[in-house]
Amino acid sequence: MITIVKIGGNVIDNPALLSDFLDKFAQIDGPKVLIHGGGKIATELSLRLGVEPQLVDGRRITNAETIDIVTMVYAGLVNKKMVAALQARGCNAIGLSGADANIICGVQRPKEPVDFGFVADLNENSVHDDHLKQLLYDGFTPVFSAIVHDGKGNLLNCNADTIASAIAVALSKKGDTKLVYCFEKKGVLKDINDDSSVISLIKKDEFGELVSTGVVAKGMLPKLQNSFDALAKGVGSVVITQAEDVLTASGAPLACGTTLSL
Ligand SMILES: Nc1ncnc2c1ncn2[C@@H]1O[C@H](COP(=O)(O)OP(=O)(O)O)[C@@H](O)[C@H]1O
Ligand SMILES: CC(=O)N[C@@H](CCC(=O)OP(=O)(O)O)C(=O)O
Repeated sequence: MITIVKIGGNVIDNPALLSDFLDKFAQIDGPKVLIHGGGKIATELSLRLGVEPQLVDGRRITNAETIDIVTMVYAGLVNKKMVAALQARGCNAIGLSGADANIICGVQRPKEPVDFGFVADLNENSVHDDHLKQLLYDGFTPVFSAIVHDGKGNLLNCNADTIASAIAVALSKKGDTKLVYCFEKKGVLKDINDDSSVISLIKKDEFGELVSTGVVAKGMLPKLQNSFDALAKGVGSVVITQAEDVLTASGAPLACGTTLSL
């Protein structure tokens, strides 16, 4: 069993929550991969540099200045801090962007209906997992940022949830996988202001209504789209839960947070 965990930017930005999450992530048995966001930190740096951040449906419009900023933040600062913190916990992490070892090669999103700039879409040919599997076999824990390349020398910004889904799908071709999305809330909430309103199970055919009624919005949209995509393409289980529950969720889906099903 390979466990693929994604950790979101609101947790990364909170030292106490992040430390607790990393303690627990380091304890997960067996081969594992960590994918991190960092959207909140990129937004803060962007504002400090005078570049107005703009997100549409949970995805960042990434112009030439912004791709430099997000590369510095995700592939640099956040990735290397995460690796050092895992090393301190006895977890032999190796920090990667999608460009490293050509593991994730994306294509720039079409300019219609929204021109997102240097933002990647991934397809079934995007993940080249031979070297990734070798790293896992050698006992490393790969830690990915949300930066990929296009094979023509350009770096592209990708939603970190999409990267987690694509890596889980690629690894599921040759073995069992589970995907755990960790963020700051207890799961997908029926009422965003009520932490006790966790929806414990969401089926794919319920997704449309959750969107049209506004129950899910913003960053939760790509998270759910990517979750169903992963299940449809062979990932064994997908759970969306709070970072504190990463060990529980990786051991027993349905025990906490929101479990997705087709
Ligand atoms: N129904 C919902 N339940 C929980 N969060 C929701 C919901 N609808 C929208 N959201 C928003 O989605 C966000 C999670 O997506 P995102 O900001 O991309 O997080 P992360 O960076 O952790 O991946 C939450 O912080 C919350 O603001
Ligand atoms: C294209 C796109 O939107 N990329 C994301 C990548 C980081 C990310 O996904 O961070 P969180 O998981 O913390 O939201 C962004 O720049 O915000």
